[in-house]
Amino acid sequence: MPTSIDTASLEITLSGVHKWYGQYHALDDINLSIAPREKVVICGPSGSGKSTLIRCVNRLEAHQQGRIVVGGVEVGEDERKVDAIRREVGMVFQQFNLFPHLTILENCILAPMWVKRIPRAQATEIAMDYLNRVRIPEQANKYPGQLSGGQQQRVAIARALCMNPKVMLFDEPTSALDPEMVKEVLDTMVSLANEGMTMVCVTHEMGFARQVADRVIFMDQGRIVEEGEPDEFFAHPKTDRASLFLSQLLH
Ligand SMILES: Nc1ncnc2c1ncn2[C@@H]1O[C@H](COP(=O)(O)OP(=O)(O)OP(=O)(O)O)[C@@H](O)[C@H]1O
Repeated sequence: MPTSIDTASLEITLSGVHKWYGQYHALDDINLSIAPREKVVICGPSGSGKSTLIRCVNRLEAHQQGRIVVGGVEVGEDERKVDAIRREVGMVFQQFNLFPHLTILENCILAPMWVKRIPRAQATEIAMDYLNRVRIPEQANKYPGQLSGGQQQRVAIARALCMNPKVMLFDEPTSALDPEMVKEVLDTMVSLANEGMTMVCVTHEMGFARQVADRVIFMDQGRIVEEGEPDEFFAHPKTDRASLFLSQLLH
């Protein structure tokens, strides 16, 4: 199996994936293929395994059984392969995870300089371009603590994009934000989707799912219980569990 990623047609495939935390069966036989440029939204009740699933894709969590292949490279114990995958797969977390002691610009140029060996001047140019695109170039020399939550999350998105990823994973990117800041982050994600980025988003933002998702995946108790196009899933959920979840979300 290769260590270099086929970025032109980067596909993500999970086959028969299982994950246990001790005795707890967190992922139970996950089978899923995500095509290049596809937008997938994963939803489901708390504790259903959504975060675990996307964290296994870039080996922030290790699965114990089954296969995960990203752009032709298998996710496993080989660190060179994991590094190759992480270079192509950006991730944005609920809690932003910016370095508090570095400025916004320094947060954005760190990985391109140290991981991709891009010279500082070029990394700065790339970072300023992305900070412009998320509409906060004027914050470049501030520290994360001086920004609102919505601004910090847009920095986190810009920082991930500075690595020129082929796929972006989002783990509940708006759930730590005040309501008035959710829209600015979702708008950034929508424009990214419109540019053709392959995206896997764990979110309960159903408006976003309707607007951009090609497919919604519903998880419960570590399993994919249901999947389908957003309009169909929201209007006619096939399982009682999905119906119950959606009705709770609406009330
Ligand atoms: N590091 C860990 N050690 C032990 N158990 C864990 C760990 N991480 C997650 N779990 C458990 O695995 C299950 C799935 O967690 P996960 O975070 O993937 O769910 P989730 O669907 O993303 O939930 P939420 O919507 O609340 O974030 C939960 O029961 C959780 O308590």
